Amino acid sequence: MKLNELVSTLTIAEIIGECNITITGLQTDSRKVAPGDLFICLPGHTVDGHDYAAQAEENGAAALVVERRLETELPQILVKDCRFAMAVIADAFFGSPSTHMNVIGVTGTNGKTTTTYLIEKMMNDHGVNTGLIGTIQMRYGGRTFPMSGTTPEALDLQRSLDDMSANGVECCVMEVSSHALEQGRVKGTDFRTAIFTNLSQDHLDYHKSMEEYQAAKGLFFARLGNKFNHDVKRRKHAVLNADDPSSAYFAKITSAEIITYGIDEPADVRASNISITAQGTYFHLDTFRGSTDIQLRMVGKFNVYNAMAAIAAGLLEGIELEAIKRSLESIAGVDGRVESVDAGQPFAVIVDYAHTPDGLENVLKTVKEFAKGRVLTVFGCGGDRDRTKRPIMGKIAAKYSDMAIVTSDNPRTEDPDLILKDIEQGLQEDQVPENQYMLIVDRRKAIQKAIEMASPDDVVLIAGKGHETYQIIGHTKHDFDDRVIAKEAIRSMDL
Ligand SMILES: CC(=O)N[C@H]1[C@@H](OP(=O)(O)OP(=O)(O)OC[C@H]2O[C@@H](n3ccc(=O)[nH]c3=O)[C@H](O)[C@@H]2O)O[C@H](CO)[C@@H](O)[C@@H]1O[C@H](C)C(=O)N[C@@H](C)C(=O)N[C@H](CCC(=O)O)C(=O)O
Ligand SMILES: Nc1ncnc2c1ncn2[C@@H]1O[C@H](COP(=O)(O)OP(=O)(O)OP(=O)(O)O)[C@@H](O)[C@H]1O
Ligand SMILES: N[C@H](CCC[C@H](N)C(=O)O)C(=O)O
Ligand SMILES: [Mg+2]
Repeated sequence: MKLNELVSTLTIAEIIGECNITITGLQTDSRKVAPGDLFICLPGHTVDGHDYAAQAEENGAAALVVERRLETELPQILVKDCRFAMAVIADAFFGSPSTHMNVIGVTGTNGKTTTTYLIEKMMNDHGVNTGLIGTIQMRYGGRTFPMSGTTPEALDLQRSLDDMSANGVECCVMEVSSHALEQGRVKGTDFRTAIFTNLSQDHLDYHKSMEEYQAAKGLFFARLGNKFNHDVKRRKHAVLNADDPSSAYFAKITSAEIITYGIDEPADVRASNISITAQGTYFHLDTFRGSTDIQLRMVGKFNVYNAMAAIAAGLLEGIELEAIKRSLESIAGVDGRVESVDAGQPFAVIVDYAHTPDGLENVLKTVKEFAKGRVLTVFGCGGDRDRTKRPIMGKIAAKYSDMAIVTSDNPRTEDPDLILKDIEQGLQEDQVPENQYMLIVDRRKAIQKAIEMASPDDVVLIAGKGHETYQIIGHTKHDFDDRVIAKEAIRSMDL
């Protein structure tokens, strides 16, 4: 594709050099540049891509996208924001793949992965070839691809959407993180439906305040609208959680049609008579397309919210309520979300991905509802992430557990002992007696301890890492799977 065509819809500050040249690929990593590529210089959080332009040139880059003029013979497209420019260029390069399918995005602090899985199942059952992008994996057409984060960079995203489209995918359901919105990773992506799950504290290392965090999520809804959209077949919808106070803000800034779901507040899709057992969750459902009763195999009131968000999306896609019910009732659960580990032990072991204060509180409340014995919680907090959530999570773990075993999550480049101390600060503030918690920095030992301590009817909750099959210490990923370690610990006990 010609460079001048590629940048034709971009707001450009200056074009330096010849633009009537052919671009054969796009690249943001100088080490991976192939001859003919357009190298986009991203100012990163660690290094600045502009400093690698010379290496990109050596590797055969045909031109550069820059935020400041560089000393080079290569043509340069000078823009205000390279990340945003990348999204527009990638969309153009791959022929706007999102407009060839129906893209449904899910944002919110918790519940994104779960909700996308429910929608994927419903859509596939309905005969719509559906792709999925999110924290656990990307999958479509019977193939799965590993993910390094939740929402891919714009370049990878558009490439993936293009490949999905080439493979007959008609609908893509994807998680949209606040980092992605802030960094413009989904700019250029034409979402038909934007879903909001909830907003609670997380990522305050990145967003600095809850207002900023909410504003980042708001970008999703502000950019989604029908104001300039006269295509009735592609009407935009915002699916909002009526029980979450942030929804009022999103409703105000979007011109999309709004569908609400909730339990406490009046809503278009509303659940009542909720009952939760260790086997599943029952609720009555009233919607704008009729009423029914649903028996989820997933536990927790929070999963009623996730299910309702998915139901609203399904109804908007024209799926019959009874078909939606059948799909939802057939799902056993999502990998690493309230997942039972069973190696024949006389107590319950549950692995869950709760890694925020709200997530931890929700899962613990759920566990408490059906625990006949004590609740023993093993949890930690990730390094190089929001530090302010640590003492809060400590307080929550102690409040709902008989024993809180504080351990490492993914320490990354932080000192694991200091992360544990941050968590302990919350326990001390709440004057939790020292016989109700312990600090065991080695996660394997912490899991073993909980299992050794468990008596029949107790519940051991291992929170924070869910589906993850690794532990990141420093910059290294070590093999580590809470479910495997728990099973090994149970088997070694000779029960
Ligand atoms: C804070 C953040 O979002 N960081 C992302 C960012 O990293 P960065 O800004 O540090 O990049 P950098 O390493 O400084 O590099 C800058 C540029 O120089 C280039 N470079 C670098 C070295 C070289 O030799 N040559 C070269 O060209 C790089 O390719 C890059 O284009 O750009 C990288 C490459 O695109 C991402 O991998 C990285 O995500 C990191 C790994 C990350 O941890 N992100 C998390 C916080 C994240 O985005 N999480 C959300 C989920 C949150 C949720 O739970 O809701 C997600 O969507 O995944
Ligand atoms: N609707 C919800 N409200 C509150 N907590 C939830 C909700 N859904 C799930 N959780 C809790 O949060 C954890 C993570 O759920 P899930 O993976 O679906 O969220 P996510 O938004 O995709 O997370 P991430 O931001 O890491 O991608 C679950 O293991 C559960 O403990
Ligand atoms: N998407 C979240 C996942 C956190 C998972 C937890 N295990 C951790 O490493 O902190 C993040 O990157 O903050
Ligand atoms: Mg997720």
